[in-house]
Amino acid sequence: MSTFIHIRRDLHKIPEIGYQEFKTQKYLLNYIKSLTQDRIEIKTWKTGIFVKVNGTAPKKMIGYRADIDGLPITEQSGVPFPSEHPGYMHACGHDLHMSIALGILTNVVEQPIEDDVLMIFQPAEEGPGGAEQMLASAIMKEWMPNVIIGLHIAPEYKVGEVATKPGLLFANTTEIHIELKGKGGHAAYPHHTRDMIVAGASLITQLQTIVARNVDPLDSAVVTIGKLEAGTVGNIIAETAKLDGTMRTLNPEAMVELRRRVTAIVTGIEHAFECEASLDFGQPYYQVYNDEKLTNTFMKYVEQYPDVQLIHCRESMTGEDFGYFLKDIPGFMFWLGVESEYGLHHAKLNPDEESINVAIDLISSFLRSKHYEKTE
Ligand SMILES: CC(=O)N[C@@H](CCC[C@H](N)C(=O)O)C(=O)O
Repeated sequence: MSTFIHIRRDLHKIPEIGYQEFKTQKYLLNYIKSLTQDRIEIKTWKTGIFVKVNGTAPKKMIGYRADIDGLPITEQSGVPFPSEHPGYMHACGHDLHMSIALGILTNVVEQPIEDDVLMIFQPAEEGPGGAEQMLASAIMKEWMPNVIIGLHIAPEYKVGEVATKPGLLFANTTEIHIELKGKGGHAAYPHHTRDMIVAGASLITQLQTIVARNVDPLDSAVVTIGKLEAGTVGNIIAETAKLDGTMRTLNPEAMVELRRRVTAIVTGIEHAFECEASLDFGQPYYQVYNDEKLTNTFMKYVEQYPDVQLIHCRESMTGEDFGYFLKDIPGFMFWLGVESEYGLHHAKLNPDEESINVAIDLISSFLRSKHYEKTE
């Protein structure tokens, strides 16, 4: 088994959610410190890490970002190296993202390239978001790359397939957090209560009208409530309900309308069900917009690269706070095929680990080729 598959398995066992990635950071630092240190500078930022590899004759700095957090999902993948943190899992492939980043780092440490390379191990991609804060850090004021690259695993593509497109790749996102407070009581006396299960159910149904009735049919949008918490037992009327969700749009203006409609509907629920409601939109994620010229250059590079198949994909409604890096720095993100029957955020996600070496070789070779300097 290759070193980086072994590392992926170690990291898979210790998934931690945003800004709690303490064991993960320790593991990554142990590995990074085991490399030849002559050219390396390491700085930690919260639970994240920056590693600068000094080039032999640097004119530019090339950034590569990997996210490091896991998700609150109980693993059911059946792999022989399951999560050792009950209730948590690397169900979005960040264990692969990290092992790939360590592979690329090792490659440029062992055979330095001319330019500097900045490896960014970023916490909290799944929430509350680490990219915007890392970008604002004093470290990135000093170490600001000229180009930035990132990838995301794609269960729907085969190993050896790489998919991307110039321009918009991922959606704008905004979280939804709603708390409803009514009046609990006996199930037999509903008229003495304000039932928040009924209010919550009505709220969800009304929220589902937004995409159908408030968004231009030529735009794309998603409103999902992924979590609903209410009630205790069958014969007690629920005093409170909590709903968490997320909204996605390909067009930033459509998000303004989605927020306006969610606010109006929540206010309507307050009046209709005589309850109190609070609404919080959390941390929004800026769309992932690939630099057109750099992405075209990368796509041409992939087309001539042996054993890798380029797929011209469409935009998708996933969100990624890598979008903040791309807002400030020219660069691109791409999908890496990992062929899993179950998709991202599924308890049975089981990416094919052969994809790890495909990505390490492709990105290391792209860096070495200096094609990032070409803007075709
Ligand atoms: C690639 C991926 O699955 N990303 C997540 C990150 C979005 C988090 C955001 N805070 C939200 O839930 O709105 C996704 O769900 O697309």
